[in-house]
Amino acid sequence: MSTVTSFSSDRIRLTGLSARGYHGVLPFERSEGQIFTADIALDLGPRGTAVAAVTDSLNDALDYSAVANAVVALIEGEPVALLETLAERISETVLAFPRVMAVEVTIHKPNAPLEVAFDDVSVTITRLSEAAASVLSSATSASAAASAPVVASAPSAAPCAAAADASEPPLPRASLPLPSAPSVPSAPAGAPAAEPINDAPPYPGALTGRLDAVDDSRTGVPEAPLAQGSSAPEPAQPPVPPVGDLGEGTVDHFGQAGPLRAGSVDEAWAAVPFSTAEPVGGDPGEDSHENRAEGAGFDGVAPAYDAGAHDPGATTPIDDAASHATPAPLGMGSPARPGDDRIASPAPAASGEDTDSPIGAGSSAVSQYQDVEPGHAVVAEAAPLPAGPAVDPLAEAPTAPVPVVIGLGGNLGEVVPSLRRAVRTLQSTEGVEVTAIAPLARTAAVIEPGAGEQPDYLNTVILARTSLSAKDVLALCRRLEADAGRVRLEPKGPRTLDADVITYSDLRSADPELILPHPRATSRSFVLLPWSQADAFAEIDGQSVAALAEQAPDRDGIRWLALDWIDSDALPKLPTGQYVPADALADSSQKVGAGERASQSQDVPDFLSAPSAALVGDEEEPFSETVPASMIKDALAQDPSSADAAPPGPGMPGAPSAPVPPAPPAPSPFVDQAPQVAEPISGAAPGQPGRPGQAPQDGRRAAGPQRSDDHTWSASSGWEDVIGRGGQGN
Ligand SMILES: Nc1ncnc2c1ncn2[C@@H]1O[C@H](COP(=O)(O)OP(=O)(O)OP(=O)(O)O)[C@@H](O)[C@H]1O
Ligand SMILES: Nc1nc2c(c(=O)[nH]1)N=C(CO)CN2
Repeated sequence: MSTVTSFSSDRIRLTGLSARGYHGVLPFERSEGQIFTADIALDLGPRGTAVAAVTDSLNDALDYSAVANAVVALIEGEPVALLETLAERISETVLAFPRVMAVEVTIHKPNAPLEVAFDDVSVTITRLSEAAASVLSSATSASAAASAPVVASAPSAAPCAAAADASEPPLPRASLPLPSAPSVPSAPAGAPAAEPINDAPPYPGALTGRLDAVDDSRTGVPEAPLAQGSSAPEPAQPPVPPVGDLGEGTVDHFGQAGPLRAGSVDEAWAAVPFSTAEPVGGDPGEDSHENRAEGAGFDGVAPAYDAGAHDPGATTPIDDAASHATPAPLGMGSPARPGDDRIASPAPAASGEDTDSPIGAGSSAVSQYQDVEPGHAVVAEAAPLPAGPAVDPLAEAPTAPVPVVIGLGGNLGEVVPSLRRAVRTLQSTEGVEVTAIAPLARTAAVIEPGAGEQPDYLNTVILARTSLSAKDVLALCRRLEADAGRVRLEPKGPRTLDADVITYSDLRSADPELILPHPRATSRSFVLLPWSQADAFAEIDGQSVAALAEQAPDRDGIRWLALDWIDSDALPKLPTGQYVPADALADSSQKVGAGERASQSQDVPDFLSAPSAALVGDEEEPFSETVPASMIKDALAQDPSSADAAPPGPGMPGAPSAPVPPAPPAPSPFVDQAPQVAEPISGAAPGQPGRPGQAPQDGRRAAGPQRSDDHTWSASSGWEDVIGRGGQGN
């Protein structure tokens, strides 16, 4: 008989639990919502997984899928103003699960409305269960008793704090009262000697403000321990059950206490006649977690637990065992089955059985990814998975480069330079090979219903092959945005640069942090049209990109395309912002100068008349070199698969995979392609649909001409200009 006396705590971690929430202080945060991500470290105490590991029954384990669901429900649930409040609610809910002794909750809000470029903002809190707090309180009190008389309160005793500072806000639920240094408790009499097993690190534990040195998967950098001895006040906290009074006025909030030796934590844990299923307080009657009674009797002193006492029928079949993680190393002498030290692959989330963190199929090809239910993490297909570490398909680098499509757009600041810089960055990024750069499209802003008007965008699409994982590509996109100084004052608001992952191989994902294919791509002509120009045969969701581009509600919001925009400066002086329809410029004698355009902007909101994206050093007015509206041909009217279609020149609209850098000048592709002229629509009132018979669509800007005395920047009569090589449209 051996004794399980490891003082390291068993832990379960859920990272990257993402969902849309409506938390925040600003009104648009409440109305629009944004993605919140939670990382949860669940501390089960020194032997929290031991029983489950023996019985292999979910009944004896913490069902992390239930925890994940509860966390996501809180993220999606009642909005609160502060991340602190959300984190506190999550910690309370998680601590109510059986066997959870302590929890560390980190809430990330990567799209928080900051006025500076940033990667993420997060709040981390650590909380103990009442049971654990009372045990530790008792243990530390017992120790303190040696030097100072203390009346240790039971968890349900009157509010603590004979010695606590009355000015302190109430302690959070189950916050741990800690003696500040140097009041380090010693091991209670009779506590088992610490006997670390399996070289497990000592339980770093809540007393040091950490449940574990968890690597932050977002940054790859281990989180720094919480500041100790911080005097920062806790946010307002809900009233809490009383906790033990340690006397000496040294009670402090968890995380605010002075450092405590890890050893003393172990000692405190060791003081607990620990049962994975029984409340550590030793009084089941006071334990709110009824399930803890289950399995009572396993005192952790020996592998005396009779697995046979459990109804085998109630346990997870052994065959299924591989679908439930049994990651916790067991203590010496524990009857672990061989191979139990691996993390088995859970059942697919789509099955509804398990919504564990993203799990992949090992090094399986991305083509194995299957449709998943919205809200579920990406999972691999349900085929039996090879044993091995869990893999997040989104984080898995492909074994060979895979195609990726990145959408770029912006309508604030110097967009053309920003887009060019983004392309250069992509071209110089290791693991990325840019294969085509789509034409630059000036597009009417697609805005949410009821949202304020915006200047036109410039959009383009980059085709590449990459050996990066999908998440790394997303990170790269965020870097491109940051490089352009992206400011997020409102979702879907004007921006210097937006970079989206449109497709990544044939990977499908419903993970809110990275949905693949991009959820709105199939209905955005501002993505589809440039994309179809770079790859006439491209498909998304099994549909022709070119055909979708034609049907997209914002189709008429495409003002013009510039083909060799990377190299040529022959772009309109104000490629975003106020739009001047090409037909107003067809006659070169009517050339509109910058001054005139400025005057046209006088009734538009300030941000619209602010300097728009301009070419650096662009002195000439290039509009005279664009194709007038009457000559615009609708190349997209052609079926790209039609044998009659004259193959467009390289780099031209309709050309497959425009080479990079662009090929030598070629004639306009539109003249010889039996094109249809994009029919100008007249008489449509502002805000009305721009195409005959096409109803305005929710969430889409109503394209079409608007009165010239209206906001001219928003006027559109279809795809008006094509700016060819060197500014030659024909
Ligand atoms: N395919 C994807 N590409 C980029 N971001 C994605 C994708 N799927 C999900 N996201 C998530 O969407 C969130 C919002 O992204 P972003 O701020 O770029 O939105 P937006 O530009 O306002 O809207 P849109 O995505 O419609 O262009 C981010 O947290 C990001 O993680
Ligand atoms: N034309 C256009 N409209 C948009 C765009 C964009 O890139 N182009 N991006 C948006 C949010 O990302 C919202 N609306």
